[in-house]
This record gives sequence, structure tokens and C-alpha cells, in this order.
Amino acid sequence: MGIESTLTPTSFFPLAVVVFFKKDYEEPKDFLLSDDSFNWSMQENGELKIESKIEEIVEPLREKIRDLEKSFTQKYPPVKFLSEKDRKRILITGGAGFVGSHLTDKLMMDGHEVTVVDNFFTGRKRNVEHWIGHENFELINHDVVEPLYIEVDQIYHLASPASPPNYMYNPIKTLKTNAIGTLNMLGLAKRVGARLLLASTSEVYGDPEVHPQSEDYWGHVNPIGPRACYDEGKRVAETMCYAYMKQEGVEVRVARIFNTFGPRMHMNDGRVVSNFILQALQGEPLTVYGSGSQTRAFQYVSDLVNGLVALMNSNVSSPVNLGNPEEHTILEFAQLIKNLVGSGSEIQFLSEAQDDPQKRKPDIRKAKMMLAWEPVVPLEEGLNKAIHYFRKELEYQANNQYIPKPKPARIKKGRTRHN
Ligand SMILES: O=c1ccn([C@@H]2O[C@H](COP(=O)(O)OP(=O)(O)O[C@H]3OC[C@@H](O)[C@H](O)[C@H]3O)[C@@H](O)[C@H]2O)c(=O)[nH]1
Repeated sequence: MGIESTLTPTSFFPLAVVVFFKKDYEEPKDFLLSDDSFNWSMQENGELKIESKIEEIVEPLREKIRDLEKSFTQKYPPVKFLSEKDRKRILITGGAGFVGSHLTDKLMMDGHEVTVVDNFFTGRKRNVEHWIGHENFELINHDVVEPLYIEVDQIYHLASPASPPNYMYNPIKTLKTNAIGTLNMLGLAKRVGARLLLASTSEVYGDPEVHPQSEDYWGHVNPIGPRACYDEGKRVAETMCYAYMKQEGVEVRVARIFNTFGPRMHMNDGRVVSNFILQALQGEPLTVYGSGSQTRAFQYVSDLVNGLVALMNSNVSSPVNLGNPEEHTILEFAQLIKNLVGSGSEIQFLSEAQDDPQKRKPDIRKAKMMLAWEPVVPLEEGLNKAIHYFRKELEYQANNQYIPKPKPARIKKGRTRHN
């Protein structure tokens, strides 16, 4: 069926559209308009009559758009249904980061309403994009250094850079995030009557003189060293939590998180696990700082997430260590990653990092007893998952590099181009 129209000088808009269409959209060929697309005739009154077949041409295009829209229908990971009574409104600050995004997944899949707040300094939209558009999910680009006014039942306060190169990059900002950011979140918790869980760190123990570290150890931190912005920032954040608890009755939970690794760590994170895996995968030397005799104990991210949720929903308001007590030297760790990757990389010894804690291992008896929690993912299994993730990331990076197309040579009118 053709559309019939009468052209007057002011009714050339459809033609303009057609001209644009012809000029800019030459593919696919079946939709090309040509003079055959119109029936031209002169009417008795002298006006030009055009019967267009645009509708016939446009309909297949509409069909294609409908198909595309169908294919875009978002498929979300499965989400449990929770009754109004059990469903909580949960805020996760730093929810687009490495740990925050895994916590987001768990709480979403458990059926809660999750609001993620992130300033995307180290967090990435990509980490939570699979929830965008879901009715239980909201993503807010916001820096916790500024106050936030929303209604929530629980706050997981994770916002802060966590890797030493990231938190040392802008020490003043790290201090503000941990001090002012925590103050703002505690203020919010007080105002709306929410419970707040602070993601604290094993770094509050500094370079510990007690081994393994239990929660009653006060720590050994250099208050003016390069790590102080984070260590002292988290220590003051803990202090604020207990001041708000005692003075204002805010319900607080404090998780002291030990070294954690897993998928979604940033390629430029700079912590030892991501560095060693990426170096081993690319055949580059594994960079060991110092002699490699310093120790760490690494937990897989899903264990941590389960611990955080168990702590939030427990009645334990004092600090709790969350970590895997399996301790290794950094050199052993380099060797293990090299073997798991099957890499021929060398091990390169670089100078020691200033104030680097020499021994670290959590005492997790409190978490075991009070939360019935302990890590369950064996180190090698977790590392293999992380290796798989970083392998994919490297492939993704290689496939998505922007390679500019060579521009066709411009030929000036009236001149012949010679090769
Ligand atoms: O390429 C590297 C990176 C790091 N290292 C060493 O590996 C050890 C671990 O370093 P990481 O940077 O992974 O992490 P750190 O233990 O120093 O700090 C971490 O502590 C606990 C968390 O709160 C934080 O994620 C982070 O601050 C350190 O001894 C470091 O010097 C290397 O030998 N080579």
C-alpha cells in the first residue's frame, strides 16, 4: 500500500529525510530508496502528486527493530523472592568495586533491594552492569565524602581504595574517604536507624608484633608512614563507629578484612595476587618486593562475602577478623602461581616496600565461634578461578583495543593521484 501525499513547497520534509537516508545509510541494500520508490504525477490543478512506497520499505525496518528490542531484553541472574517482612533495603558503598560487586551479587540474589554507591575511582560499572535495570537494584554515582540522604535498613560501608598503590596515590583523599566518608555514613545510619557494617582491615594491626593477630591486639602502626593514610584512616573509622554506638545507639559491625583475591580485581590493582598472575600469564618476571620472606594469608572473595553477611546479621558488635589463616611467604606464593599458570617467568627481586608488614595471619577463632563462619575455598581452587578471570581479561583487552582504520586518501578534484 502506498501513502498518498500532495506536495506543496512547505511539505518537502519527507524528501529531506529520504535524501539523508540515501546519503548516510547505504547498507543494507534492500532498504535503499530510489526514484522507483515514488510514483510521480501531475494533477489537473497543476500540483505535483506523489505516491510513495515508503511504508512498504520501512515496514521491514520496523520488523528488524522489534527483533533487536526483543534480543536486548535483559536477563538477570536468578533472584529469590523475599516477603516484604524479610526484604531489606541495603546500601553498599563501594558496591561497584572488587569486593563490593560480589557482595551486591549475593544480596541481590538473596532477594534484597540493593543500592550501590560508588565514585568509580577504583570501582567499575562493568562489575555490576548485569543488574542495571533490575527493579531491586539502583546504582548511584556518588562520593561518600559528600552526605547522602536515602532510606535504608542496612549499610555495608566498603568505599575506599584498598590496594597500597591506590590508597597511596592520593593520601589526603584516602583519609577523607575513610574519615569524612565514614562520618557521613554513620550520620545516615543514625538518621534512618540503619545498622552499619564497616569494612575495616588487617592493616589496623600495622606491622604486627603479635602473631597470628587476634581482635584484642591493638596493633603497631607508623602514624606518619606511607601506609598511614589507610591504616590510620581505618583505625579512626573504627573509633567513629564505636563513638556513634556508645553516644547515639547506632548498631555497628566491624569486619577486619585480611588479604582477599578473586575475579573482578582490577588489572592495575597492584596487589600481589593480580600482579603475579598477570605477570605469569604474560611471561614477564614476577616482581617480589624485598626478600619474599614476608608472609600473608589469602582468602577467596566468596568466603569473605559470606563472612560479611553473617557478621551483619549477627549480634556481634565488636570487631571480627575475616580471613583465611593459611599462611605463605610471598616467595612461596610466587612459585605457586607460576606453577598453576604453567609459566616460564623468572622471579625478580625488587627493593622492599617501606613499612611492609613482615608477618600477617588472622586468628579467626572469634568468627568461627560467634558467626559459625570459616573459609571453605582452598587456595589453589581460588587461584585457578582468578587465573581464568585474568586470562579472559587479557583476551578482552586484546580484542577491544582501538585500532584506527586507515583513512582513504582524499583526491582533490581535477587532479590525478599517482601512486
Ligand atoms: O608485585 C608485588 C606486590 C606486592 N608484593 C608484596 O606482597 C605482599 C602483599 O602485598 P599486597 O599489596 O597484596 O597487600 P598488603 O598485604 O600489603 O596490603 C593489603 O592488606 C590487606 C588489605 O586491607 C588491603 O587489600 C591491602 O592494603 C607485600 O609484602 C608486598 O610487598 C610483592 O612482593 N610484589
